[in-house]
Order: sequence, then C-alpha cells, then structure tokens
Amino acid sequence: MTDEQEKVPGGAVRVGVLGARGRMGAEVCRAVDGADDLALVAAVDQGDELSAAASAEVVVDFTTPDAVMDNLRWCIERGVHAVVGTTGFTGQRLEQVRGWLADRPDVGVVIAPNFGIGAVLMMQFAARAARHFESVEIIEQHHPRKLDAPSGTATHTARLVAQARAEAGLGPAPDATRDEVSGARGADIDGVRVHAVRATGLLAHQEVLFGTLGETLTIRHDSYDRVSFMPGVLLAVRAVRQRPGLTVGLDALLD
Ligand SMILES: NC(=O)C1=CN([C@@H]2O[C@H](COP(=O)(O)OP(=O)(O)OC[C@H]3O[C@@H](n4cnc5c(N)ncnc54)[C@H](O)[C@@H]3O)[C@@H](O)[C@H]2O)C=CC1
Ligand SMILES: O=C(O)C1=N[C@H](C(=O)O)C[C@H](O)C1
Repeated sequence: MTDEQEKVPGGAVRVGVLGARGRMGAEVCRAVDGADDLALVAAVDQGDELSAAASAEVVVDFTTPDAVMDNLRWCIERGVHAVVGTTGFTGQRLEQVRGWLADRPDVGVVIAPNFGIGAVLMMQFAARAARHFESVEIIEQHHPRKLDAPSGTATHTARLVAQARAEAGLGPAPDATRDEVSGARGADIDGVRVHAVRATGLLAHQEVLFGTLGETLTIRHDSYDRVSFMPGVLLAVRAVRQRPGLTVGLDALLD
C-alpha cells in the first residue's frame, strides 16, 4: 500500500484528477476534497507522470481532446475506472474506447459531453421536441479560452436532434440560402446547423431554436459557474465502479 492510500479514510473512493490545474480540473479537486466519501489521491497535469494516479480507483479527466485518448487507454489497461468530461468524442473514438473495454470488461467508463443536470435535461427536451418542428438551429455560447468549436454539448445535441428527425421521417430543414459567406450558416452536424459564439463574460450557454408554421420554441440552458458541473461529476464518480463498460451521457445515471 502506498503512502497516499494509507491516508485515505476507510471506505472512501480513491479519486485521481487529470487536468488538475485546469479550470474544470481544479474545480473537481475542490469538489472531491469536500466530499466525505471520496478521497483525492492524485492531482495530475501536463508534465506530471500519469503513474501518480496509479493508486486511484476512479480517474476524472478534464484535459484536452489531444490528450484524453492516451489517458483513457492508460486507465482501462490498468483497471482504473474513468469519468471523462473532455470533449472531442467522435463515433470513431467511442468505438475505440469500446474496443479497449472489450479486453477489460471489469472497467467502467462514463463519458459525458456535459455534466450539468440542467444541460442534460435541455438535451433531452430538445430530442423530444425535434420531431414536431421543421426547422432547428443550435446556438452555443462560451468563454473565449475554449479550444474547440462547436462545443461537445452542441455536437451531441445536434446528433440527438438529427436522430429524432430521421426517426420521424423529417427531411432537411427549409433553407433557401444560395450565396453564403463561408461559415455564415454555421457548421453542419448531421444536417443540423450549429453556431458557435465566443465572448468574454460568458461561461457555457446553449439555445436550441425550433420553428414551424407561425411559432418558435427556444430551449435554453446557462452555466454561470463551473460548480454547476460538480453534482453530475460526483454522481458519475460514485456510480462508475458499478457500471462496467461504456456509458455515454449522464442520462442513464439520472434515471
Ligand atoms: N463535460 C462537461 O461537463 C465539461 C467539459 N469541459 C471540457 O473539459 C475540457 C477541459 O476544459 P477546461 O478545464 O476549461 O480546460 P483547461 O485548459 O482550463 O484545462 C485543461 C488542463 O489539462 C491539462 N492537460 C493537458 N494535457 C494533459 C495531459 N496529457 N495530462 C494531464 N493534464 C493535461 C492542461 O495543462 C490544463 O491544465 C475541455 O475539453 C472542455 O470542453 C468543460 C466544462 C464542462
Ligand atoms: O469548455 C467548456 O467550458 C465547456 N465544454 C463542454 C462542451 O464543449 O460542451 C461543456 C460545457 O459547454 C463547458
């Protein structure tokens, strides 16, 4: 047993945080420290050895899309459960993770594009509304230090909405645009237009705008503080050891 493990109060889940000096990682370290049933055994950031997290039962990753796959592979190979908030998970990446987990069926991984409970509900409501409206566009707004656009949340929402539209037999949303300055109509994610705004003062916000004859419906969520993500992160940390395999999104944990 290592020195770190000896310090852990009996029964507490040993948690390691990757990206610990980042905006989210630092908030997660505070949240884990403040929870009686969890013990922070490793706070790892760029330049630190990943082996510092070897004594963790659960690792939480809030790093970068470039770093997260190597981190996840390291965790799965060592039998360490993982809770991942880092963005950049394409279908191909999720398949890769499932492949690694096939060799370690005892390991649980939760990957959630957004740990905010309100954001999860916003995505569910959007998926539910999608089949009733011929038009839909997503507008996400974030702080200007964000590296990726559009956000993981907007990308995930677009995929959910596109799936619901396809299941309802809806075709493309009407749009007569013929001359376009490149980018003016946003990114096309599975046929859904997504617009990304970056401005000082913002944190993480999203609107899903639906339209049909004579009416619109706007579903909006705002995170004003990174504490908004912590109940969801801690929920996943507590649940992941009992959920072998890959769980995408918080929905199954909330139910
Ligand atoms: N799922 C969710 O609810 C949320 C997800 N995010 C996502 O989390 C990620 C991090 O966001 P922020 O904390 O704002 O970014 P940040 O840039 O403040 O933090 C990232 C940290 O990771 C560190 N890092 C980079 N490579 C590393 C490696 N190989 N090993 C360990 N640490 C490494 C960096 O040095 C930095 O300290 C982004 O992808 C962001 O979109 C952010 C907020 C909520
Ligand atoms: O970088 C952020 O800040 C956020 N990233 C996540 C995303 O890309 O969806 C979640 C939230 O929007 C905050």
